[in-house]
Amino acid sequence: MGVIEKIKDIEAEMARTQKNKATEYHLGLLKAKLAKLRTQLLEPTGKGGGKGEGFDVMKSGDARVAMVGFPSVGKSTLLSAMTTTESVAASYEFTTLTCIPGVIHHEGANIQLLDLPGIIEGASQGKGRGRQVIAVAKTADLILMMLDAGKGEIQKALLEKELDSVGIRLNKKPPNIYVKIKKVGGVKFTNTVPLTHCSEKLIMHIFHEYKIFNADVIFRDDCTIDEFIDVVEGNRVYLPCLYVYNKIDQISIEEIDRLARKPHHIVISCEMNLNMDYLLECIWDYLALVRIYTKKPGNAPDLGPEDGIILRRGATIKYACHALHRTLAAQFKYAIVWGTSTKFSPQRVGINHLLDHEDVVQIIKK
Ligand SMILES: Nc1nc2c(ncn2[C@@H]2O[C@H](COP(=O)(O)OP(=O)(O)OP(=O)(O)O)[C@@H](O)[C@H]2O)c(=O)[nH]1
Ligand SMILES: [K+]
Ligand SMILES: [Mg+2]
Repeated sequence: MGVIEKIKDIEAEMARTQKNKATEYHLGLLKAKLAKLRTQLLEPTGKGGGKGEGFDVMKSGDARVAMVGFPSVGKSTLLSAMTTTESVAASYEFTTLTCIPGVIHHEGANIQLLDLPGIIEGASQGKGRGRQVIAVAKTADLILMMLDAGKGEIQKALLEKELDSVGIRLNKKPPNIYVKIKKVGGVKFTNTVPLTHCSEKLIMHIFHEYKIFNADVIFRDDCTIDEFIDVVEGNRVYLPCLYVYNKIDQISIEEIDRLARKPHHIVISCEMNLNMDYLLECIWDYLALVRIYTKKPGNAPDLGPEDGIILRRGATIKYACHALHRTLAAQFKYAIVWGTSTKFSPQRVGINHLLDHEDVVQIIKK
């Protein structure tokens, strides 16, 4: 029996099995079996795996954004609208067959935007070019899930299921569970909060399925058994996602309003050029990039359109040093910062000072 049939069998068994106290362990076990099979399916040696022709696009720029969506939702139209790259758009499905990169220039950053073939239900099991698309999506810093506003939320639910089944978790933090596999000593289980979804017994049961007999486990949150399996599998990808509803020129104002109010949702029309500036703002915000300007002693800061360095939110002066020059951090004495990250402007700070977007930094060497 092939892996896909095995997955189907387990899914059918899970659907048949009533959820209650008596079946809890059996269902947990099935979930673990399912997770293992899906991992197997995604291994590069597996049937239909590998990168695929036209999909190994080099990462470039400061961040990568990948568009995933059903055919003909307007992915290529969006790429052509936001970048100087032209990607063929047409009214028939599967117009795009490979990965097409473009570059968005914004706030001095180069953001790589990837147009991809449309994916459909069953993509994770190799339908269409689904596996290749998903492999590229996993390498992105942000997913733009492109949806047809006229088709409601059906597309969203189907795609979320596809991505979830290959270990892509959208807008979620990694579960706060510590697992360390050991050679001896048995399983040591600790929970720092009361657990309402899992018990020590259930966790032992799952470990058994993975043939793990020695490990330290600390639950720091009231996590579910699915989250525990995610941590044990260890290959999950946690990505921010914007749900982009395109073609709002075709739906009512009430429906636009309803969609736009949901979390992580944004409504646009590529063709009518509606809300495109806001989409760019959201992309920037979700990528969590910051632009830091530098200033040489005695000179005015360099504030030109191409100036500055691009870092991630949460970056300190140390990161800025590394981005500027390999040896700068070692020679660092102190820095002077103008901007919103300090109480006074300018202010003298140390190497671990947290930077804000648009701060100006002057580094003083030893
Ligand atoms: N009404 C309307 N049509 C749009 C809009 N954006 C794109 N379209 C049309 O939708 C059709 C599909 O657009 P594409 O850009 O080819 O869609 P795609 O998602 O790249 O499609 P595949 O490559 O086949 O997956 C084209 O006929 C576009 O002109 C929009 O905002 N409003
Ligand atoms: K199309
Ligand atoms: Mg296309």
